[in-house]
Amino acid sequence: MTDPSDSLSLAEQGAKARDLPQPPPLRISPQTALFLDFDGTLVDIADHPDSVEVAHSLPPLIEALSRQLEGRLALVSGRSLAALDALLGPLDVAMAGSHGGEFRPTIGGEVHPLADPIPADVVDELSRFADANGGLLVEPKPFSVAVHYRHHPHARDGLLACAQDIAARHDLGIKHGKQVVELVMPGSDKGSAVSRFMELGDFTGTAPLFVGDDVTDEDAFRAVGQFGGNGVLVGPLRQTAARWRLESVAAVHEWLASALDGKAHA
Ligand SMILES: O=P(O)(O)OC[C@H]1O[C@H](O[C@H]2O[C@H](CO)[C@@H](O)[C@H](O)[C@H]2O)[C@H](O)[C@@H](O)[C@@H]1O
Repeated sequence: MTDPSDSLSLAEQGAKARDLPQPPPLRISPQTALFLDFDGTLVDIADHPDSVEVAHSLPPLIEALSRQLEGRLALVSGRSLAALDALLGPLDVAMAGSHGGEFRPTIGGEVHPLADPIPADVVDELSRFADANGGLLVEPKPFSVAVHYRHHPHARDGLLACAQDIAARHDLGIKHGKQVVELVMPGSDKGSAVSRFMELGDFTGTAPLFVGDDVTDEDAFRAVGQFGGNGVLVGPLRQTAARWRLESVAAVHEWLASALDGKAHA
């Protein structure tokens, strides 16, 4: 079953639009900074958050690019940093997790919270909804909590209503990603994370690129625009603030790897 959150295609919205062009080849230059989303961008979407397949070539590719960019690369994900570390191994690259709630500019470095931790009673309340509706997957993170309805599509509207009610009572943000509804602490969004990275010496003065697939990446597409950069949408065309589009995760890998052609990977 197709869920609107999987692909808000322009065709579905009855809108007419020209496709976005492919991005130009990625160039390693002092003006280049690169922000990368994870799910749907670097790994294909899977049935369960733990089932994603990380290509063997991906961790060395990310590290090599980060080295070539002299640290001007960061992963910016809705996942927790712990989940990213578990999937990718200990990568020597900057990261923001939990939609920007967790901010770690260097590997092994201190995690700087951009928000307060999510209250435990919010997780409890969503867990009760999940249990009462067939056992939806609840994914608590330090600064957000995600409830996945991929295997329970009938629960989507009820989940959204429940999440909106909790968000209003606790003054939380709400994100509707790919068959997932998330409550986040105010201040947790990928645009804020990008802006925070752009204050760091390595990133300042660059024209940053953000590569992402989901509606939750739109904050980041707008943020890089404010620094003279551009967004790259991954997947089907939809309404977006991105300037360019790559068709698939495989196309992202190819585009990234081509920047290293002729350069040493190690
Ligand atoms: O910002 P991202 O790195 O794209 O993370 C967004 C969410 O990704 C994960 O959920 C999504 O991917 C799962 C695995 O493919 C899929 O089963 C799920 O339906 C998707 O919503 C992750 O579990 C979430 O915590 C992230 O916020």
